[in-house]
Amino acid sequence: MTKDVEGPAVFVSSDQFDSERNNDTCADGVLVRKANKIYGVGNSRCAILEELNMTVKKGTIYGLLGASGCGKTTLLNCLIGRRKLNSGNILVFGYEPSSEESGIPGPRVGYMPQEIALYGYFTIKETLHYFGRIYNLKADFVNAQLEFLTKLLDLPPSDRYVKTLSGGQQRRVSFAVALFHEPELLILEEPTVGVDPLLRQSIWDHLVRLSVDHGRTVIVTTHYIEEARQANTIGLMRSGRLLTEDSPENLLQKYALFSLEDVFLRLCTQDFSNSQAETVSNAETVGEIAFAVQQLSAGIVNDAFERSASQLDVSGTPIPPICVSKVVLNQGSGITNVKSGKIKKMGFKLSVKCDESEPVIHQTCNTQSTTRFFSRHRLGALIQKNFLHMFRNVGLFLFVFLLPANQVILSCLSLGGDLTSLKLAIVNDELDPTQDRVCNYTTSCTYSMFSCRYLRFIDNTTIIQVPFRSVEKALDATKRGKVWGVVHFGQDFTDELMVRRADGIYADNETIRASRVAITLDESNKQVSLTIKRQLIDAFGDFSKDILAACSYQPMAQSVPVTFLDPIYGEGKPPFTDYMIPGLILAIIYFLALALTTGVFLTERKSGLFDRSLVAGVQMTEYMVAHLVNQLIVLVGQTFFVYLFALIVFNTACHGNFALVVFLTLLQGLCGMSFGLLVSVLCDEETSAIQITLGSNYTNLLLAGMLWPMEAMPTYLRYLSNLTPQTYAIQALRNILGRGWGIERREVYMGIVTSLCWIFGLLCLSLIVVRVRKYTG
Ligand SMILES: Nc1ncnc2c1ncn2[C@@H]1O[C@H](COP(=O)(O)OP(=O)(O)OP(=O)(O)O)[C@@H](O)[C@H]1O
Repeated sequence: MTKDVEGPAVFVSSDQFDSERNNDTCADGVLVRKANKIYGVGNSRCAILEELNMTVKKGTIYGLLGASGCGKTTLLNCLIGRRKLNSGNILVFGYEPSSEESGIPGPRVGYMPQEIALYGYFTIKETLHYFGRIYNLKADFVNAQLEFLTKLLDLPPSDRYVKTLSGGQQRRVSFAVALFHEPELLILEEPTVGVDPLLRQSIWDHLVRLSVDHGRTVIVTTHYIEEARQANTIGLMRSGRLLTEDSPENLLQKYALFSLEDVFLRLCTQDFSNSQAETVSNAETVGEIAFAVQQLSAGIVNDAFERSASQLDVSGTPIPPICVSKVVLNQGSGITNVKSGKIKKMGFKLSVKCDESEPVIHQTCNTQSTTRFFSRHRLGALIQKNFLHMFRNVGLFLFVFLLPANQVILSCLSLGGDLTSLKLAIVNDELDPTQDRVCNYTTSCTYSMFSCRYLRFIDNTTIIQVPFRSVEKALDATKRGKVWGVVHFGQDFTDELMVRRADGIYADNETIRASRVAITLDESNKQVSLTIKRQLIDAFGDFSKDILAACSYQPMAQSVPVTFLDPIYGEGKPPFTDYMIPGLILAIIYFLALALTTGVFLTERKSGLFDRSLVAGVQMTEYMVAHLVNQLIVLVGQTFFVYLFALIVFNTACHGNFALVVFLTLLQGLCGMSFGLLVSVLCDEETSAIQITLGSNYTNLLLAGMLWPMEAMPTYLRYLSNLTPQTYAIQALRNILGRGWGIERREVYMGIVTSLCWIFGLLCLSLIVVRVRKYTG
């Protein structure tokens, strides 16, 4: 297979398309009749295409010209099946785009969108091989085409990464992607932008060769109106309508002008004059007429006109009549005349008597290449693409795999640990060195200096005792934030405590007051004050047992008669991390899957890559499955690292079935992925996607009982919290890890069931949104 750019065309088609090309019965090109397309819903509805008719003969080049915003891209998107008309008909090679037998979207069409729509982390070669796999082309063919197109389009070396190319070079690679599989229909949006004149000519020569020698049909939009002279037919479009459709020669002759630019200006002028007259004549009341005239005289006009109004010649020539659709249905022997309207086409094919614009439906021509619902080669290409994306981007790779583990490490180190070094002011009036009242460190049965003996049982790691001379000074230090509180012993603390013990229930108030350990705390920090209180009470229990034991009494005799026996689940003093970790792990896994999916899908959608792949024949389901495979592998990696640190390094308890733990974690990851998919099909902009993801995530964090037990919530909020995708799953994980419960328990299987329901619901909703947006977006 040789390609010669300079010499005569020796363009060789791939075998898979030759059979279709050679089939003479499939002679129709592209036919659009009474096409109406509206964007938006409700008050934001906006008509973009209005009763548009268009006829492109097979094997010709059609130049679609029109000002920015007139609806060219919208029309082309409808031709390739990416959008649906609100009314009217489109037939490409006799079939409605997106119908099962049309092969469009699919390999029959080559599409070059306005955006670059290429993967920056692919080399040029990898780019063509990716689309080659999508189209199921042999590697030899792809390599030969690469060589040929490199010469034709003057492409940089094929091992250059796309992201390192200039804008013009990237556009040429994008053009090569549209051309290289030799489709029957080429739809090219501004292929020659940023291309030098010589190369532009060579591109047009190639398009002419494709149409003349190989019968390919080409629809091309361009802002260089004059280069469209090389097209067989030109369609001049304005405000969603075709003003005219004819060969360049006929147009120049008909209007006796020298350039197509002038023809276009003339037609716009006529159209503008007509719409002026129509606006005024449609106004029914005097007020409306006055308003219409005022608007027109104020220059409120279509932006396409605005751009060229100054150059317009306002002499009038009637607009050529637009063809009206009237189709003849020919099924078996019966022939039926059908007015314009939706044609149900299964098993039928529409052909055009182009001069009469009368489409006729014949029996199906059976050579259409159908795009199968699911194909291994496309799936393989998508999976490979996803992995290349991840492994070529080191930052993303580390972020995705290690962030959850990193979060668990930080959480275990920073959350739920015991507080240390809390400064506490000690004012001990029992001490008086002048009277020989100093702290002794006896452990015998001696009834003296109980204050000192008690203070010895306070854990020095948790509390640092800071001696103060007076209560006033100690309180002042507390107010200034130097200490967390004041512990005060009265002058006769030991004696009064002995009296109180002896008196028992007959102790008077004065004795009780003088024998107390008076504590004043800074309660601004709940965790700190709780820790101090617990330490001081525990210390008193230990002190009391010590004295009783030293005096040969039963140590427990004076303790509070409330005893905590061995716990059924958990440890006596469970670390707070045991509570936090299940929620934390599921939240991180869920959120990262959500963020990753939203990021990947939204970026691909915005850059036009998603549309390009779909036009190449990739199915939405394949896209989702490929992402699912990729996401599952990422999730397995994340789960491994997360539990490695949580269970092995930080000793979080796991009393249940670890397989169940992993399963639930993966399900929550998939749940986040499904929500990410929904966000990415709902949002057009990153900012709105970020708002939804962050907003929903904070709601989850608060409502799903991640940070604080749900028992603390008001009752109505507890019911509401059941509606988050994580509430049941977090409870289930806590029950598996902490209580060792299995799937037979409602608390556990509800976590699995709700996760599955959320995944299913979110995926269905995403598919519905995709379908609805095809009509409204
Ligand atoms: N998804 C959408 N939702 C709402 N309006 C849209 C959408 N896509 C396009 N439009 C609007 O439809 C009109 C036609 O857009 P379209 O992209 O088809 O124009 P165009 O002729 O291709 O313009 P250009 O030459 O600048 O690409 C524009 O006013 C555009 O703002």
